[in-house]
Amino acid sequence: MTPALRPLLAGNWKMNGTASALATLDAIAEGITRLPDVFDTLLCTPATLVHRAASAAKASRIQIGGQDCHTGQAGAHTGDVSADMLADCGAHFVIVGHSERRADHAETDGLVCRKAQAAIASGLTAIICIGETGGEKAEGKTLAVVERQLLKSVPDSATAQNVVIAYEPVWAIGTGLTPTVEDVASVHRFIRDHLAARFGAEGAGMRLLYGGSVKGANAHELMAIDHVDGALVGGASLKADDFLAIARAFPALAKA
Ligand SMILES: O=C[C@H](O)COP(=O)(O)O
Repeated sequence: MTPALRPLLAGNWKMNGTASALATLDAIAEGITRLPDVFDTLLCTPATLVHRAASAAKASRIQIGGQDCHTGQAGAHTGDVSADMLADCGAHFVIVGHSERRADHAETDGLVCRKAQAAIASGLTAIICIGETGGEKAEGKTLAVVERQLLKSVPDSATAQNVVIAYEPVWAIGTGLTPTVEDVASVHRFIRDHLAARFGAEGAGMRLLYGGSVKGANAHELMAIDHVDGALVGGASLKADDFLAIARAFPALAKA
């Protein structure tokens, strides 16, 4: 954890949740009030829930985000959701370039970059996801993949306020597997150095999240790593108890 940066605990509900999931949001919001206000908490809900979730979270410490946006703000794109629409519903963040979208919808680095630009233009903070596949890791290509994704997916307009980077090794997502502490440390240091070289102080101030099988049991160890400024949590964000178990690791780390 980089002490100077306010940590961000982000949940990604993926394609899970109907109206009844708002009870989970309420329980998380209630649990977060019991923890010191030294970190940010975000839930990225399905687009169908963003408006209700943002209303429900209004008086709480929870912020709401989307999981994807179009590169444009309006037009003939059946089924798509724009960053303007998410902002209008009360979102403050949007995930772009998640590996599931890169795989399921053949999203390229260039497309992810344009989505991030659209998010920024709408006043949202773009959480840009990067990370290598298991095959790429086995071939020793992790840093090369991460560097390419950073170069091509992060727009020149990125600042410490409008962009967050999430390093999510694809092979660690939903598998219960995590990289070693040394591997996370080395990739996050690489990302920090790259961003600082390209963006100066803005790059030094961008929050870097780790994602991939983060649980209550490993949160403390993972979040204690240098240049890990928070987490992007999938499965464990769907149950309030599981998410709050991760949240409880944050106050100590924020003060470290
Ligand atoms: O966006 C979240 C990540 O894909 C991590 O998912 P996971 O915590 O279920 O491994």
